[in-house]
Amino acid sequence: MAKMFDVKICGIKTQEEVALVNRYPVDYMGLIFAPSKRQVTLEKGKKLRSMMRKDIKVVGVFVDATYEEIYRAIVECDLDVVQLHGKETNDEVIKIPIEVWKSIPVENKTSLMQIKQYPDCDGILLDTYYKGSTGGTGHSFNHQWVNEYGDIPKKLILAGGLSPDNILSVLENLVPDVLDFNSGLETNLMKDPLKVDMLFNKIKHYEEEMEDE
Ligand SMILES: O=C(O)c1ccccc1N[C@@H]1O[C@H](COP(=O)(O)O)[C@@H](O)[C@H]1O
Repeated sequence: MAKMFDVKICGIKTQEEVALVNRYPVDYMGLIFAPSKRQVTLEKGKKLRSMMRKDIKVVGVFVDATYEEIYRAIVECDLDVVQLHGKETNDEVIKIPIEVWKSIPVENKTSLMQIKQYPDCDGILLDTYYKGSTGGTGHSFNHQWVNEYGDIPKKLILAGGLSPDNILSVLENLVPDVLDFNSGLETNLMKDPLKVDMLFNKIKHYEEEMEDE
């Protein structure tokens, strides 16, 4: 059976977290270079990248960084994808020489109209709008708005408060190209082995059920 969606685990910041995530069928790991509780330096990102399983693609997360900062991270940490989480424009997206995902902060149905401002990005990442924060808040939005919006002619990455507790009800409503997990897999800001295991058990059962239907 063809794979229904990819899985990204973001906010990786320690060697222990890389070793944990390497044991699961993960497609992307995310390194946050923006100011955050999960921020890593280029040096740390490079080290963590070298420990990741070779088939896993690495996503660098930035908030209103300069082109030079992004380019340096692409080269030093051998990034596969750049995720832009700030007020970057389509003109900035075009310049980036690798795959780019632009995050859209979703506050209400009309927030989704912003997708049209990014004709040149490869992926649209939908995350929950949260006043005073750029990401990693653990809050979800109403996924029904995405179905009502209609076709999104890009890779669709769904983020915002996804966790082992809500993943099955999320998938009842919406099956994106990539499911993006971050704070929902943490305890005390560290990826929690029990939560990660619970997530992949649920995904496995979901895929088996879909195969039987
Ligand atoms: O996680 C962060 O600290 C962060 C900081 C700045 C920009 C983005 C950040 N994380 C991204 O936010 C979404 C949703 O995360 P969550 O599941 O709600 O915790 C995800 O794409 C992270 O990559």
